[in-house]
Amino acid sequence: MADTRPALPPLRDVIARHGLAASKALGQNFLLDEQLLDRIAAIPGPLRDAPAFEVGPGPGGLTRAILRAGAKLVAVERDRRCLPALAELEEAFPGQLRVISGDAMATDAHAEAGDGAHIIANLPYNVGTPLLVGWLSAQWAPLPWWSSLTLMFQMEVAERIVAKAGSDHYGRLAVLSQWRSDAKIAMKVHRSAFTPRPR
Ligand SMILES: C[S@@+](CC[C@H](N)C(=O)[O-])C[C@H]1O[C@@H](n2cnc3c(N)ncnc32)[C@H](O)[C@@H]1O
Repeated sequence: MADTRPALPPLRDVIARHGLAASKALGQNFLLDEQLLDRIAAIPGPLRDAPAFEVGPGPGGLTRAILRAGAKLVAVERDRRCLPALAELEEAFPGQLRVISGDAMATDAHAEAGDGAHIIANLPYNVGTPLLVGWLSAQWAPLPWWSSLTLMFQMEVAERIVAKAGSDHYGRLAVLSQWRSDAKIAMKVHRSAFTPRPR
């Protein structure tokens, strides 16, 4: 069957054209390998016409993969420099993407993305844990309003989320995550996949 998905420029070109030099303060480590991004977007299962919510689309790598999977996506990005690149994706996937310019910490994901949304994000390291705690707690809406959480963290945070009782990493985050969800490490991504490469 012919591939009817829009042809998009390589992410490296998007970053260069829009001057998106990574900001450490905003926790920016971009993923550029489209095959890897498609594998991440496949983790929640079929997304065709499903509501989805992404934090920190940045230049739009994971965003493209979620859109290619057919989701109806709301994405919130704090870095205004990324907005023109994301506007190009809004055009390439008509009616599928709505970008919110703002802080995910102050965004009501339930109100924006709706019941049953799949939350998918390569999270900025500085707000990843508080965002997870918010989605797992009854902070925004009766639980669980979301269908799934597919979230990329640094390995040490992922280990704290899935830690078993009695292990060194076991604590509040493990208790909350495992109470509210069936928490698993779905995939490990080597630091060499990120631009810039994190320490
Ligand atoms: C680790 S990068 C991921 C970028 C892109 N999704 C990817 O996978 O290549 C984190 C993104 O979150 C954005 N960000 C940081 N803090 C944020 C916040 N409080 N609210 C929304 N976006 C934020 C950054 O600007 C950056 O684009």
